[in-house]
Amino acid sequence: MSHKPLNEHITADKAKAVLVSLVSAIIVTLLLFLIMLSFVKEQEERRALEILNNVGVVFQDASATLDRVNELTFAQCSNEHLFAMRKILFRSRFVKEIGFYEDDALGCSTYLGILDVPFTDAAPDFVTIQDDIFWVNTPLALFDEKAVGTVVKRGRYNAVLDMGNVIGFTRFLDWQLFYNGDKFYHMAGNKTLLKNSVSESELSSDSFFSLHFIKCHDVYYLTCLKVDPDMNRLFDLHVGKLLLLFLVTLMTAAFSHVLTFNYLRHKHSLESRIKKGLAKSSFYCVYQPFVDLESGEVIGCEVLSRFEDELGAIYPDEFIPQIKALGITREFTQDMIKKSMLELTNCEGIPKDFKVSFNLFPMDFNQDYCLDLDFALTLNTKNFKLVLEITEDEQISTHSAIKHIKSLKSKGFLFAIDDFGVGYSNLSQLKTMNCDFLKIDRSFVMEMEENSIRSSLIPHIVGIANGLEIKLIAEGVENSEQASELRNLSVGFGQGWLYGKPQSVESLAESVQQSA
Ligand SMILES: Nc1nc2c(ncn2[C@@H]2O[C@H](COP(=O)(O)O[C@H]3[C@@H](O)[C@H](n4cnc5c(=O)[nH]c(N)nc54)O[C@@H]3COP(=O)(O)O)[C@@H](O)[C@H]2O)c(=O)[nH]1
Repeated sequence: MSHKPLNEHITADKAKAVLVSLVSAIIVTLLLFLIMLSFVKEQEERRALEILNNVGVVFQDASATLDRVNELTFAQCSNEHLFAMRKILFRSRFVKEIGFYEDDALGCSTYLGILDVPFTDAAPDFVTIQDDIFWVNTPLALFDEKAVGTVVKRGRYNAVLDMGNVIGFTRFLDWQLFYNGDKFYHMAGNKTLLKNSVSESELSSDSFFSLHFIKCHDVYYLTCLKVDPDMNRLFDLHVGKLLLLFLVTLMTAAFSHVLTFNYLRHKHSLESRIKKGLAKSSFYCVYQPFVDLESGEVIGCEVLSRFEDELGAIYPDEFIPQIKALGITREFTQDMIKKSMLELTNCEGIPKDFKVSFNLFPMDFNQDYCLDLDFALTLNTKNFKLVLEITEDEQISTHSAIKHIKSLKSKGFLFAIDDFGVGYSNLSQLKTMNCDFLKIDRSFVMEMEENSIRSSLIPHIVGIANGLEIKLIAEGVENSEQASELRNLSVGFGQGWLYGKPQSVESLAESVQQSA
């Protein structure tokens, strides 16, 4: 199985985090943009309705004023008539002047009085369905024709309307007021927004994504407003929100990047890989043979665990401390024993009575309840000698540890003290434990050729073991010189690279056959 090196994984995690942060920033920006768009649109529509409402108020006032003057019974211009017209004008808010027509020509007005020469109107701009006649932006006699205004004629009277002041919003003329009669007629605002006509679809279409729209007055329903918002105005109005949006986008990107990267790092962390590995069977067993030093025959093996997942291998020196830290030692041990028992019993080349040695955690003996290994006895269809190895540790000399060891021994398990000589050992502990094997730590064997003080202790260890009738296994035997010296020292068994490295069950079976 080939695996990417760790730095490649970190680079891949970084790339994934960048991708996720980009995608989340885009999604959040889009969402916020849509919310902002609907808010801006609602604001723009409110503004349009406000303009239309103001226009409606002017129309209502002009209509009431024109109705009132048309109720007057004067047939000609006279001071009395003008006085009555001025009285009505006084009551109006938005009509600036009222004029009276004699024989289709303006004969008098509230401002100009009785005209010497009656004034004939130019052709009107349009006539409404109520027969009101409109002149839009027509030169006003009131101001010596230097100003323009909207004039509406009903019956024999006309009224000059104050539209501009009421409509307001003169700084940005990004709207156009029009009368949508038999055709489209411009009334106020920006004349260039609508060209020549307004189609039905234009009147009814209202896309969520467009800020260009047409709204018509509720009552004066043919009076409509087309809005093409000025982008500078919108920018001025919403620059704060845009900055906020930009900031939120940046924060989303940064936040999701950190979250994703940390998540991926955690996912690939030792802790998470080991936790998952136990459930996903990333742990597997290898077997290191041990031999009878006299005959060279492979008489047993030590079960050692290995780990490999899609990210690569983790070595026991790393995962064993992590398993302890995670408090999953019992589950781990049971899992390894189950796996190895199944493999070994199912492998034809592994003989009956084979010694199979498992590594246990001393801390698992220091509990109120005993480690349950009964399943190993059930799986032991080949009558293997099951050896439980415990490293020398303070924890195995406690009352409960000794009780559990006794209980397991009574069920037929054998015990070995692992790494003997380097840990917490004393003779009374050896006696109390009543162990079956002592495994001399490999540091003693390795120093044999140098005749170090440590290696000179081996004969003493042999003496102790003989005295207690405990069998000895020397660990870390790497060459034949070490093997023959250990033989001379009457050490019974040996384990080490000289006889085989930790290997698969198939190659262990081969080693067994070859050594027999
Ligand atoms: N509780 C459990 N502990 C376990 C389990 N599997 C492993 N371990 C413990 O992890 C430590 C490291 O083990 P590992 O890397 O597997 O190393 C073992 C051998 O490969 C190594 N060895 C054996 N012969 C030689 C040799 O000739 N030279 C040399 N340099 N190294 C050699 O020694 C390790 C076995 O040691 P020990 O268990 O003390 O006999 C180690 O402490 C394992 O115990 C597990 O499933 N459960």
